[in-house]
Amino acid sequence: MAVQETGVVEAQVEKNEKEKIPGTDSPRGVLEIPVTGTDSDSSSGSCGSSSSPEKSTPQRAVNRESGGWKSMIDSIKKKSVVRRFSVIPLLTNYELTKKNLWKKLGRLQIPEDDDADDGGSVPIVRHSWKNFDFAELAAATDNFNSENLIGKGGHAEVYKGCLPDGEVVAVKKIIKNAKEDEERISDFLSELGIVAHINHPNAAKLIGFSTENGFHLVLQFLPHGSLSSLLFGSTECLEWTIRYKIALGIAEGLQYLHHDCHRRIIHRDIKASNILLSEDYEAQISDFGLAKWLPDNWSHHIVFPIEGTFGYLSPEYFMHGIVDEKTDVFAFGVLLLELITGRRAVDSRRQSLVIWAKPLLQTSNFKELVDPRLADAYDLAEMKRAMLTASVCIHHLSTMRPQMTRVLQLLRGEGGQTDLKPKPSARRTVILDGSDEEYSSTCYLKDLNRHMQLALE
Ligand SMILES: Nc1ncnc2c1ncn2[C@@H]1O[C@H](COP(=O)(O)OP(=O)(O)OP(=O)(O)O)[C@@H](O)[C@H]1O
Repeated sequence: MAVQETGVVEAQVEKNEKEKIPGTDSPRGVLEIPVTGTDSDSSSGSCGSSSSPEKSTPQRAVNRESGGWKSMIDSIKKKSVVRRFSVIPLLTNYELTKKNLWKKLGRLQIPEDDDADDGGSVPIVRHSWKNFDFAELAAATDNFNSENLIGKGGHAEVYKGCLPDGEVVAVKKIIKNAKEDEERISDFLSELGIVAHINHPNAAKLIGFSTENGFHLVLQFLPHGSLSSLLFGSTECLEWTIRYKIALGIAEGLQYLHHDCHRRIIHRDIKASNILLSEDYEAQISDFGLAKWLPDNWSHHIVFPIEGTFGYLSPEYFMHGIVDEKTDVFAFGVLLLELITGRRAVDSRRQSLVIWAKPLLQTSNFKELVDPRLADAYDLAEMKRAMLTASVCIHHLSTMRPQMTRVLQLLRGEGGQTDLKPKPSARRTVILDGSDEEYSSTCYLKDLNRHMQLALE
């Protein structure tokens, strides 16, 4: 998909990108935290707090991790044909020395709190990650038996497994596809770097990893699988109370990633197949393969190539590659529409849910919008709030979309619903061809149609 260069983007980012200001290299994962200080610099990459973390020296910490990061990095280094840190993208000009790697990986360690961090010489390790041997994963999954295959995406096969202590896990095996080894390694490190830092009930939980015979993430197993299979792949109708609970869970997870996490994390691929469901239908945001973190002093990030899933892509992203929190807000709006209507983001006739739903939302056409399988079995107030929230989240102008904190309030019916007009944003992302206002909803729908045809041809 081509990126048009006509959009005027915020000066700060252009400046950073032109001048390559230290500390503003565009990061993809937490492992890619640009080095701004000396070798003793050690700002933490933590997003959450681990349970009762212990202080230890880096060496002690690694030993406790059954092989730990050192063996992972050593094995990655062996696999990589390059000896430079460029295996982790955008950190070119940076030698892949053991010392530097230690520093980067030190940032995967979770401090008790920021104040307790003494500047990095004493990083603190979360206990629970494990560096698995391949044999352990093979035993857990019965040699990656196809009967244990529970999911397959563009980049990975996911197997159900059982560890010797009885814990049921999901083993995500990164598959070889068109990507070069180097790119797969960096994708893996990027996903690992992010997933290892997040700590929230509505986001994926990392149990461990393995870099033997390929790359593997070991994650908590979610018994109900993906929202996609539940909503679209089952003959049973998913009841509204569950749909509403799922919507709230995803919104809370996104609020955490965008605002409450130590780093601003943009997921970039929010969609029904990336939402997993626990026994009691608690939603977990999974698949951080495309996720990016944004430094605080960046308004947004410009990416190429544009990756993600058609039907969920915001206009400023699919037209200009602009990524910020509002990218996820838009996708969340589409997901809400899927929950309300029971229709896919893009259906088998290649019709966009957003294009179909927009006029119906404007006229509050419940009869047409609400999933017919629900009949009248839904709470009207919740449904109204979900529709209102969806309609503001899918606004074609990113500045008109609310932040996730406000999205949650809208969904819960808190904070009044009168101030839907956006406040001037500190992080104004996109100015399209001179004026936001000139870029009307009609233009957007035309663009969307055009891009859809191009993408699906
Ligand atoms: N922890 C888990 N528990 C249960 N099922 C899971 C788990 N993780 C993944 N799956 C299943 O595997 C599928 C593929 O996983 P995932 O989305 O992580 O793969 P991917 O190749 O990165 O996907 P994509 O093509 O979106 O990049 C999911 O849609 C889900 O059905």
